[in-house]
Amino acid sequence: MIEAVGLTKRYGAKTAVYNLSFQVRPGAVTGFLGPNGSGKSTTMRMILGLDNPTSGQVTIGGYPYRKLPNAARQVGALLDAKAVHGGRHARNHLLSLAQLSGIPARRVDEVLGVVGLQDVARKRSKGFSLGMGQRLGIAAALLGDPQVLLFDEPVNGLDPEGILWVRNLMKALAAEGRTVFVSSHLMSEMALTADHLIVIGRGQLLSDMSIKDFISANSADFARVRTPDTEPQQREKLTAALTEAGGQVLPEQDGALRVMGLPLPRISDLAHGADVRLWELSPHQASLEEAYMRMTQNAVDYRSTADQKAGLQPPLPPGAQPPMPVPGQGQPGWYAPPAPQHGGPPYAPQGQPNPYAQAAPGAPAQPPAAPAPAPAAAPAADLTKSEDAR
Ligand SMILES: Nc1ncnc2c1ncn2[C@@H]1O[C@H](COP(=O)(O)OP(=O)(O)OP(=O)(O)O)[C@@H](O)[C@H]1O
Repeated sequence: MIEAVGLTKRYGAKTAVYNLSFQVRPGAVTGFLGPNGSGKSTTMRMILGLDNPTSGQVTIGGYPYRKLPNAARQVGALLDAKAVHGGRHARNHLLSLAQLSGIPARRVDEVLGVVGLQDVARKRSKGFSLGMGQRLGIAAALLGDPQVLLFDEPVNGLDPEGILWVRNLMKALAAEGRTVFVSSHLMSEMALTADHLIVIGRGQLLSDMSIKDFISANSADFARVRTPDTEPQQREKLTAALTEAGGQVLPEQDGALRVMGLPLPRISDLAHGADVRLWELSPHQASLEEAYMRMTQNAVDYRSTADQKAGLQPPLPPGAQPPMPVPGQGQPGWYAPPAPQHGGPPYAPQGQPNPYAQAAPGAPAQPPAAPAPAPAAAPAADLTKSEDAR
């Protein structure tokens, strides 16, 4: 088990990780999520003894990494697939790692086979593609047959076959009772791979719960309702009936209605009562991606803006509309339908209940709307130097 208690890391004036406490348990894949720059890699480096915490501590099986007996046999990690000697053959790279840890050479050939690199084992890794480099990094992590595995963005650059393979590998490792801690920005992949999620934002813990509870706690269930396309008045009639009955009704891009706050049978009854025919009435639960976007939207540091194209585009012809955002394609606002009063913050202010949250069994109390700003370190340090140099 990995256990962090009050883990804090400052780089000069920058607080990368602040007061993080969590446990990563064996027998499950634990996903580690957070926006760019939220402190995931820093946390992983501290777990692996590559960075010293400013305060707090993190242990593996009760020991700080540097005090673990035969750490390379107990913990395997993929942090940066590029961190290899590019002039070395893949096999020699693994062989040198194996020799340092007293691992027999035949294990090198085993892991090369596991990651599918046996045919390029004698090629220099500097000629490897991104995906091949990831595979080599995963082979290095597996070398000591460790009980604890950390993977930072393991599917980065992998082809679909490789992504599926990593997914199955993670699950198989966890099913063998190992501790598997994996960071990723690919929500669809995490939804299929992880059992448990730890989410951080701006270095602080936002959530620590099962993936199922995470989605329930951070999403609004809603119904999609569609009336005949050819009869817009039916849509208006239904909207009026549903709103009068206390539902919140939002238009969907394809002409359907998104209805919150009313159960499906009630929507059906109201439509019947208003003499409106339905072409669709379907329940919808948010995806992990939607739940994640909802949770982290206040903790995102790097936000894109619309491309104004510096006036390089010809103006739209009279009457033409700019393209509409497409649901599910990452357009701002899609993931966070307004609160029931229309336009309110999708996340409740601190201290108030989240209007969208549903009580998930065993789920902890509401996560904070956004991490409070972590206190900055007092003395400014020289950020041009690495931590060790400082
Ligand atoms: N050696 C360092 N010196 C100074 N600042 C650092 C150092 N390492 C990380 N940081 C800062 O700490 C913060 C957290 O960075 P970190 O790499 O841990 O985030 P991350 O969640 O892994 O991001 P990403 O998802 O983009 O990989 C960032 O603001 C980063 O600039």
